[in-house]
Amino acid sequence: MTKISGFSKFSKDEKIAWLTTKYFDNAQKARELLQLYWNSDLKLQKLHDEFSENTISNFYLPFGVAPNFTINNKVYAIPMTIEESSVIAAASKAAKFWNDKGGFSAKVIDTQKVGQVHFTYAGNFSTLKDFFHKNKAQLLKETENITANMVKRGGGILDLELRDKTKDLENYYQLYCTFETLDAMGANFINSCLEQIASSFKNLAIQQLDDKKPQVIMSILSNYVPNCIAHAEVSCPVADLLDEKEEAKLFAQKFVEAVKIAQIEPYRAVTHNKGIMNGIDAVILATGNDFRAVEAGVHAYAARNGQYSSLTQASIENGIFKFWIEVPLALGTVGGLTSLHPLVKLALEMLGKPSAKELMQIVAVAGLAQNFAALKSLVTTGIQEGHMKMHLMNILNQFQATNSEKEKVIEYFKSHTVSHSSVVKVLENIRNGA
Ligand SMILES: CC(C)(COP(=O)([O-])OP(=O)([O-])OC[C@H]1O[C@@H](n2cnc3c(N)ncnc32)[C@H](O)[C@@H]1OP(=O)([O-])[O-])[C@@H](O)C(=O)NCCC(=O)NCCSC(=O)C[C@@](C)(O)CC(=O)[O-]
Ligand SMILES: NC(=O)C1=CN([C@@H]2O[C@H](COP(=O)(O)OP(=O)(O)OC[C@H]3O[C@@H](n4cnc5c(N)ncnc54)[C@H](O)[C@@H]3O)[C@@H](O)[C@H]2O)C=CC1
Repeated sequence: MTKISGFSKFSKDEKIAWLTTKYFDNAQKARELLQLYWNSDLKLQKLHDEFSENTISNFYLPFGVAPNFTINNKVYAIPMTIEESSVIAAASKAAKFWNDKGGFSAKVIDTQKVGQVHFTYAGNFSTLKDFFHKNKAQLLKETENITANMVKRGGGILDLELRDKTKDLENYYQLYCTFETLDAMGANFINSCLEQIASSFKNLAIQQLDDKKPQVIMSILSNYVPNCIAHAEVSCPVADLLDEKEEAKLFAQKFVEAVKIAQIEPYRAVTHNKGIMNGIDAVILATGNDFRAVEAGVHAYAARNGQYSSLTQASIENGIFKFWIEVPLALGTVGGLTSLHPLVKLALEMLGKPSAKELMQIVAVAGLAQNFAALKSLVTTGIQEGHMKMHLMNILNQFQATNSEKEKVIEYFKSHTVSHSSVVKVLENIRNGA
């Protein structure tokens, strides 16, 4: 292992020279590969270099599109950034399936974000409570420089509460703050407000509290946003689900049962929700949003009742099949990367420059569509048939198949089931002239 001090101060070329000579058998080859992924437009490359730190190259992910999504009677082509085969095909197929059944309907239930100033206090709670209530207006007033523009737009700080958490951790309290950040995800805005509140809180405590002073531990937004929720759903008569009536009935029953299993069985729920996140993450990435924040918040929400469970629900009532999702999504269509990354700008334009609320609905629909496609496959053909059909190209590329080999293998698997070993065998046979 090689250690270095001052690496961050090196130029990009120096970083690459150091790295490739220390860590690679063939430094020249490694450098060439990194350079192969540089953009020839120097300005564009510099933009990407500056998104994060110690950048040495770009890492491509496929940028695709799932067309034909009817959401609240508007038709969208949804941009999706994802490396996994069959996800975009599945979303597209689900979109097409629901098109002639009225499409998807979606709404935003709430948009409240949360942030906390975490602190300890060894004194009397009633003293602290009095101090907080006496100073609450002042604490909020001192954030006005930061919140002025957000307030003008109709957002800002919604409320500030003192929360006693000493039952869970000795001397632990919070200033629990709720926010409306409109079209911004709001992390930076919220953190700036919280740090100001914490600083005012400390100063006022020094002036007004006697011997026992609160000790601020940290001030940070929460990525758990159970009150920032989008709802999406589809429904249709059971008989419309498949061409044949009895098959449609069986399909609907198995589908609802599959969702119920994911509601009560965490092993299944995690995979079920992973399928939902295939759709959600792909749109989050394409629109330059923070997928780590969304992932963390979604999974916490899925466990909100004490056991990890399905994010979707399904029912059959009076012959109507209904399938829906409720999902926490703190998204932005301004701020972050949204106006910086050219492909993110393009993705947002493709969606008709949505507000954050509209984007929440689109993302929830993408998650629901993905889950519909996966469950439809799971309770009928099994997942491998469609997934491996799409994965075929990855296997062929892994074995450096030529175009003519690819054509032959694809033709063969039009009438055979794809598996890794069967692809390898067919390719071997072609190469051996069999
Ligand atoms: C894979 C399909 C769509 C094939 O389905 P198919 O019936 O073979 O597709 P098709 O060739 O008849 O085409 C029908 C439509 O599907 C779409 N489609 C079809 N092929 C393509 C393609 N190449 N590129 C783009 N779109 C495609 C497209 O919309 C197309 O319409 P068209 O464009 O022709 O008018 C289907 O089998 C399916 O939906 N499977 C589910 C796949 C899936 O969920 N993949 C996710 C990865 S597995 C996983 O990670 C999660 C999981 C499954 O574990 C979650 C869970 O357990 O719940
Ligand atoms: N735990 C987490 O999730 C953390 C995430 N982050 C990062 O923070 C970034 C997001 O923070 P933001 O504050 O959203 O971005 P940002 O710092 O780019 O600010 C967006 C700003 O846009 C302005 N704005 C213009 N028009 C607006 C409108 N219509 N509605 C709302 N605001 C409008 C506001 O001044 C707002 O503060 C992401 O890149 C995220 O990865 C940063 C720290 C922690």
